[in-house]
Amino acid sequence: MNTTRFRNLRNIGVIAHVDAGKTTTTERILFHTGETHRIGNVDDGNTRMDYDEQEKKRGITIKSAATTVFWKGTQVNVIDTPGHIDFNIEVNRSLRVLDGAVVVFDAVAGVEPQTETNWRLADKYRVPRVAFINKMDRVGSDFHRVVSMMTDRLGVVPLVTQLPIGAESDFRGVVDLLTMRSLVWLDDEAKQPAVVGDVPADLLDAARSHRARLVELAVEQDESLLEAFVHGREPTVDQLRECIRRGTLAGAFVPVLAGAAYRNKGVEPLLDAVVSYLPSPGELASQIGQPEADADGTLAALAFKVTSDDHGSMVFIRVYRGRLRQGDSVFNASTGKRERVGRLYEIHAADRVERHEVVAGDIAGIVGLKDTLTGHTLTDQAHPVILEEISAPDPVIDVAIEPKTQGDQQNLGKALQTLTREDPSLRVRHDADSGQTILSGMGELQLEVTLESLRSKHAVEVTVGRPQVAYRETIGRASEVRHVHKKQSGGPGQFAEVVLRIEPLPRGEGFRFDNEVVGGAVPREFIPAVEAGVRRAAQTGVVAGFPVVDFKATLVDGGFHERDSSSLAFELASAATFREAAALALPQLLEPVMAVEVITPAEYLGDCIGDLNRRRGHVRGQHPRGNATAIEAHVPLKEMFGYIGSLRALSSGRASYSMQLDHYAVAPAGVVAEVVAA
Ligand SMILES: Nc1nc2c(ncn2[C@@H]2O[C@H](COP(=O)(O)OP(=O)(O)OP(=O)(O)O)[C@@H](O)[C@H]2O)c(=O)[nH]1
Repeated sequence: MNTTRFRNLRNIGVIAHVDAGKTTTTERILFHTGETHRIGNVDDGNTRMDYDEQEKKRGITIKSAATTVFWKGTQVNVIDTPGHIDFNIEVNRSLRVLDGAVVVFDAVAGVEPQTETNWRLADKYRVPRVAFINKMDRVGSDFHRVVSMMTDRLGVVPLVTQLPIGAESDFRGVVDLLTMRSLVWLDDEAKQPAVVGDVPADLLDAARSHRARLVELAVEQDESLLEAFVHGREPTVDQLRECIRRGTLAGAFVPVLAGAAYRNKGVEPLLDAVVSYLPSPGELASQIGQPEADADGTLAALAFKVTSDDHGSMVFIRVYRGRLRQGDSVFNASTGKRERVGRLYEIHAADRVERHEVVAGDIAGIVGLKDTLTGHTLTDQAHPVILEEISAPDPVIDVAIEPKTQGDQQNLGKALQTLTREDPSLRVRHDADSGQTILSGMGELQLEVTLESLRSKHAVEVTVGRPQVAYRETIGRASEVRHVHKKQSGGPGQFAEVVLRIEPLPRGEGFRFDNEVVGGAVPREFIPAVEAGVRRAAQTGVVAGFPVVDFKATLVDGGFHERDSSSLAFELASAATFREAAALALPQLLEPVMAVEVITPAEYLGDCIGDLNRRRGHVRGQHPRGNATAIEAHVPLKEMFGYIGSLRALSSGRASYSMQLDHYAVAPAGVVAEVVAA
């Protein structure tokens, strides 16, 4: 195994809340590593990373984009991810295959809701991080406040490795606490290296005390250095770096850096930190249950993304073990089918460079795979492995669409298939009652972007209904029902008897099935059919036809006929039993309740809170945020449609908000009546 190759390779993601500056930071990384010679700006719509038409137009990242740069002899594969919660599946699947992450914070706003969500995702996949406190040039920026927010809201130990020099429009550079040197960028524009000098006199005391704290935390990672330190011997800068690397990989602390990417300040030290502190492929394999990164082992690769364009579709993979060549036949362990690798590509945002072979540690694109989806494992049929799946969250919002013409009707199915292949957090279903096609997703923005793609990329015109809440149903108490399914019509008869008990589970538990039948009242071979029948029937609840969740179904007893019982009969019987039991179990409608954060200047605070109250909101707290106030509230999603318009109106466009699903709650009678009537 070629260990140098792994040592000099990083696969990292850039993650944050909306607008913290992920794309800007990534663009500056491209610029400072010499990958581009022209600086791209989000506001000018000319970045390399946001190359999609809608991204340029909206000035936001919608799809994560991958690129490769080289920094001081290390290859860094970077994935820039979207910040908007509607596109969170992109962050999820990127973090699933990345080895490390740069988390970008806005120096004014600090830890924002999606920073927190993405931070938890990185925790889930155990991805080591470095924190970059960006926008130090903005009015109201406060490095130390963001550092304490990291402790309070993220529960991490921040390891401050730099102090900012100057603030707001006077932000000039940073003190590097390891070397106790200052790095000052004289110019906002050019690719000039920082001027290295002494620590400014007014920062000397602060720098010394922060360095002391840094050394204390760092040496805990090495017993002999700790021992020496206790006896008064300071570690060298290289020893410190090694300790910081260890502590970062172990999750003991998170190195914190400062900068203003837009003004080209702080980007090179950030790249140094990525190389010094974030792991190389396979370095943490055994701790996080990944296959060892061995280029000569049998193949283990995970498909994490599928994109389509005029040239066909491309499957993005992360290779964990082994190698893949053009023309290889691989085994998709998730489908059980063999597939042929057409062409292989290294990805540079919208551009691609053909590769003959990719090996362990690489992120690459494959053209030619037909049945491989997000989350599938490509492996060796003789030694198959299945890597952990990528789970897509359940959608909270529905919209009904109808093709405008016969031609649109014909193309709609294929276009939706392509769109859902690309975005697993998008779902499509056919509503048998209305004959409509229902598109479901994470939020209004995601559905808007999808419908725009349908028109512009797939040339399908549709009429679109009003967005609707994707409700769920549950039960309020237990019930038990006996049901006999009997049919005698000519051919072989059908007989199945089922006694089913259903009972509520705590919120978020989903569905559980249990079998208490012993002694063959229902032969074992039919039990899976009983469970399948309940699952199927639970897709359409008795209140208003929404999926039923958070309950347990138990097969208590039953009966069968030697000749006339079949799996089909048991499935039909248990579906009917479930419907009867649900009707007796105090069926309830559940509505999604969102965690909403509104950031508003003080003068609109009262109006914002009044408005949230009118929306059945429950205000949970207020916090100062820069020179504004952050209001935290829980509000039912139903009341949040079109919120952006009213918020703009009541704050003269100065307040902003973000929201994400918090929980499902039992809907009040008024809402149930409205939904049932609709
Ligand atoms: N003042 C200042 N503005 C910045 C800085 N970095 C980024 N911005 C601005 O902040 C805005 C958002 O920047 P982006 O890079 O698009 O942020 P993002 O996190 O990629 O946004 P999404 O992908 O949409 O979540 C743009 O207007 C940038 O010009 C900075 O260092 N200082």
